[in-house]
Amino acid sequence: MTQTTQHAFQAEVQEVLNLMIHSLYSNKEIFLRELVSNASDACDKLRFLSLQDDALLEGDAELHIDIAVDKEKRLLTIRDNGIGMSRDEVMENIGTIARSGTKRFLEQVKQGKDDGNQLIGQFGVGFYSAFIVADHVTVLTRRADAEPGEGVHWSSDGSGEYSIGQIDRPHHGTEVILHLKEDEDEFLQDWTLRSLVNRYSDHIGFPIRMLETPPAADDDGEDAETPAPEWKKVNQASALWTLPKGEISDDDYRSFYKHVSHDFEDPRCWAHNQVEGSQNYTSLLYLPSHAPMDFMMQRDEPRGLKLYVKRVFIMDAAEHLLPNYLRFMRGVVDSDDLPLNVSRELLQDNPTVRKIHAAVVRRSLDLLGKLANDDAEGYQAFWGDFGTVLKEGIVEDNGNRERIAGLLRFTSTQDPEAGDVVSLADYIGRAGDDQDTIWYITAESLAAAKHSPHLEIFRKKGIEVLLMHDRIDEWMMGYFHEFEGKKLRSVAKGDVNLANDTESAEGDDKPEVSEADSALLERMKAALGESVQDVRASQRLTDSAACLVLGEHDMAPHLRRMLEQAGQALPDSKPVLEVNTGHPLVRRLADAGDSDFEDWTHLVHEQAVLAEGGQLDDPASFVARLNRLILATSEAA
Ligand SMILES: Nc1ncnc2c1ncn2[C@@H]1O[C@H](COP(=O)(O)OP(=O)(O)OP(=O)(O)O)[C@@H](O)[C@H]1O
Repeated sequence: MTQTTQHAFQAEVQEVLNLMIHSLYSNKEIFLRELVSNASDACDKLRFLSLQDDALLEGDAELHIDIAVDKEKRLLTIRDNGIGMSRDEVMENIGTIARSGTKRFLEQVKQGKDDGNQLIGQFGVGFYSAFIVADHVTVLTRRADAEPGEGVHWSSDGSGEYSIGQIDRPHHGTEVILHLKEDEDEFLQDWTLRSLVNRYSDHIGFPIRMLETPPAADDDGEDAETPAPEWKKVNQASALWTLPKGEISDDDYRSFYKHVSHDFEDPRCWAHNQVEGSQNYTSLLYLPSHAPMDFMMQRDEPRGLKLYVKRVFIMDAAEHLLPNYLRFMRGVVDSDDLPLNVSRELLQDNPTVRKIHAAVVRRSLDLLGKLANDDAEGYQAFWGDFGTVLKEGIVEDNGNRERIAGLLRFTSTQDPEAGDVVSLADYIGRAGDDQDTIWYITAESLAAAKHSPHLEIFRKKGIEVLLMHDRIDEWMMGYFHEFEGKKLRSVAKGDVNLANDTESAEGDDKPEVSEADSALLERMKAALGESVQDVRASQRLTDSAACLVLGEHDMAPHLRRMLEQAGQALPDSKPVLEVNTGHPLVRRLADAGDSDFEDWTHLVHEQAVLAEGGQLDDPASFVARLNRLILATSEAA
């Protein structure tokens, strides 16, 4: 070996290592899955590159992963003949540079009560899990396109530093040698290792081999030789998705999911489809049980499915196979129709990919629909984790809007405490045939939605209203106007005519406005000037004095505020002030003298702004006005 150099681990890497070394993991054995998974990825990469240049295989086309044990020295070795790493790659991948995942992993562990156990692997810290069971780790590796003299030796005990040097390494690929801690003897046992491979890595696409001593041919001869151990395959080594469905057990599906997704938990459900005909492809789609801790941050991060072509791994996170709003799905697509040299650019505009994409969407929505039907509790859990993401589909996927809409769940006035449990089908079922509108309100919070004055008439008439309080809802509803022939309308926008929505035909519900009230409304409008578009008598209010109503296509105030805060310039739009002419405050206003009239009118308007969660343009004037009126009222009393 040429001279080795010492390097300090990057601080965050060291923190991860400390966690591995000092925390008590209930599931130590996952280190083997992580290392075998890395080895399998390395074999995948080499197989892919060798399609262009088979010299990279250096005459060794049988890609495989070996697990070897040296009981005396307490060594466990995981060796692959995959792509290998250069010195720079070793430093980058397992040493100096903290990858974004490492940082986030730590943040999540620090924030949560989780000891990190569930998180390993989700954040690209898989390799470091070796230090859960090892007090010293050595990596010997050489890239398949490097000279034999350019091998790399890396070693560390996980505390502060690692050493790196150059070695001769006749064969490409990587060898990870774990020196096991004193109390980790079980991982030196042949049967433990076999059963772990069996459990976690049975269906990765490459043979995992262990040494096996064949039985002696004949043991009665004195000098019968003990046969030499031979490398024997200990896993199925058949890509799971290629097997007939009848031959795959649920446990097989679950363990393969863990390999594909690096998730520690079982998947919630899956769909496996083998399509033959004008198109030939297989998809194996999984719905995770829970969102990864940092899931919502991942909108711009790699997403998608693993793409294989004719059983050859082509790429991770093939985003063209999966729309953004299904980015929580995991899995594999294997196509017989794509060329092996397909690139990301080629995928972008490829008719075969478009068809697979459409089918993946269909299958994913089917899977969710089935979950909703068969397992209400499971579906609620899914909705809690990924519902907001699925809603993006209403905007992004016109063609599947109705299907996605069927999967949405809302809170409603029926039982606001029950949470998001109401489907549109539930709503329609309860509403009855007479009601031709699905009513909803969007607001900044559930409390704001629940207490909105806009709901008053709906409460009085017993009409259910969906209470939408997710940030995305107002944006979503801008694209979503009809479901199964029923209109979707906001209770806070446009005219409300409930004549068609109640069994008791009450005419067109237009309030009788006396001449005196008309004059009052005109006066109020004049007093409010530019702040409102109009002042009119309300059909919505039964208890409150006033509320603000938007035009049918106007943006809800909370979304407007959010966008304005983000610096977006929006066209001006003014609300209408609707007034409950029977309300005592309004009656009081009618009796007010000229000097008080303006104050009372502004107060009614300002109340309406506050009631929908808005901010006053001039809070100080509001306070002064309020005080004037309180004092005047108490003096009069
Ligand atoms: N056996 C190996 N052969 C070649 N490269 C490897 C091998 N093991 C690890 N690496 C490299 O080191 C990187 C870091 O590995 P690590 O297991 O920590 O994270 P990861 O596999 O990228 O992420 P995740 O575990 O979330 O999939 C890998 O991405 C790969 O580039």
